[in-house]
Amino acid sequence: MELGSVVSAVRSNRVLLGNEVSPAVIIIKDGKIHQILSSCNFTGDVGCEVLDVGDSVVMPGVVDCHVHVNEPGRTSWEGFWTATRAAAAGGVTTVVDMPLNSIPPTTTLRNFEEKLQEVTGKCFVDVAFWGGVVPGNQRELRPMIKAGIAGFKCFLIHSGVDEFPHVAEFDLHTAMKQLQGTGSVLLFHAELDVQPTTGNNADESDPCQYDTFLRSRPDVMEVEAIRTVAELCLQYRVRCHIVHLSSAKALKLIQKARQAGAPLTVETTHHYLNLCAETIPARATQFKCCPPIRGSANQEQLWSALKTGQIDMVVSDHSPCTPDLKKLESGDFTQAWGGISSLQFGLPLFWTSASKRDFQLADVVRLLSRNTAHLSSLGSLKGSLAPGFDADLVIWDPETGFQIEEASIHHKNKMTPYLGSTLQGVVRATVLRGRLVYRDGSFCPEPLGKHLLIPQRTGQAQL
Ligand SMILES: NC(=O)NC(NC(N)=O)C(=O)[O-]
Ligand SMILES: [Zn+2]
Ligand SMILES: [Zn+2]
Repeated sequence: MELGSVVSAVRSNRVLLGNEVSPAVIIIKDGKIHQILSSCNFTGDVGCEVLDVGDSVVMPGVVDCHVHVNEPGRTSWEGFWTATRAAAAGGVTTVVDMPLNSIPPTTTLRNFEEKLQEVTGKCFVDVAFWGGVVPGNQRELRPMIKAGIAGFKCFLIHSGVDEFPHVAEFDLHTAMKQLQGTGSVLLFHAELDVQPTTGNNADESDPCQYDTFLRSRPDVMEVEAIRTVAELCLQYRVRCHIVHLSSAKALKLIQKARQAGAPLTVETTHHYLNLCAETIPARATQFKCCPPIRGSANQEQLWSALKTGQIDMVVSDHSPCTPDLKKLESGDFTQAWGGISSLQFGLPLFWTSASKRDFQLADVVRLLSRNTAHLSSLGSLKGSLAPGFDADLVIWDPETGFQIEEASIHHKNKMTPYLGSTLQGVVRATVLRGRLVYRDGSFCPEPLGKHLLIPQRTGQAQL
């Protein structure tokens, strides 16, 4: 079967249906899952050509709802062409683009329209969009919702780029009022600039040691930010979401707010689940991101919270830059760009560590596809294998190992802390709305992805 061709049916001995893995045939019509025939009612002839993938696992494509594509404006960092190829190679069939670090940022209707124009003809997977809440743009929020934005991100601390200023409490109240009744969601970069209480004098510490950076952004910065978010969420009952949770110390607060009825969700990232502060070498600025990667005991608490459902989903927070900005030569953590690249490797990264902790394939779908689709208001279209859903499939071999080498990375900038790592889980093929877009290292020549505009809704969509 050629790349780009229409797939009418996929057969595998291991299709993930609900919590079970079983032999099945997925029948596809007009890009949607039409019917799923399990082994008991599969007669062997379904009346069309069948893509038989043998023992490879078939699951819904990954929905990565935290990706910085940076186009237009910072395409030397990343762009839709390269990011969505990396996504397709990693079994990611939907990417939700962050409103920064593109220039202009997605903070006005006009800027959103500019972004949509840029996307056209460059995407190998589907793309939806987050907007941004910045001081003074509250009147833009509803027009952007009407135009199909999935929701908004804001920062409570400097964002890393000057065109995307962080908000103060006053801005949050005005934004919340605009969002009330729209069904939209506000995403928080939850770090607050609180002064460290212990004697961390950054001036005297070695900026090339990871610990210097770690101590400059202690847990309390996340905890205090999340306290503010929880209060706002309870007050306005607008959907709120905490992006890239790093500190397990904030979990109690989140749990308490939810128990009190706050429509609050939370994600963590592959790097907080796979990398540990204790083993980050001096000068290794490819490990820098905000909030910082913390210690191994904290990491195990994040894993437990994923198991119990206290953390709802896992994303990449793919945020690349050019090599000079990572300051690899000086190795200065305080000057380097904060952001880690991993879009292509989310699925095997997660599976390599999750399978050791007794997570099942159904957990992978819940955390990487279904809940991320729901957060992005794509829950009735993406993230599930069921009739009526888009036929977005990842076909992969979870037991097969591979090593991450520069030559096989499709992100624009190849720098990643995972270079040389050996992971479990090879993506064999990716199907996007019933078309074969990736197989064994090759792509469909034509980008078949489209942009996804979210229909306006009212009320609260919960996970
Ligand atoms: N400007 C950024 O891309 N920031 C991102 N940077 C990280 N996570 O280090 C983020 O999501 O906050
Ligand atoms: Zn952030
Ligand atoms: Zn981010």
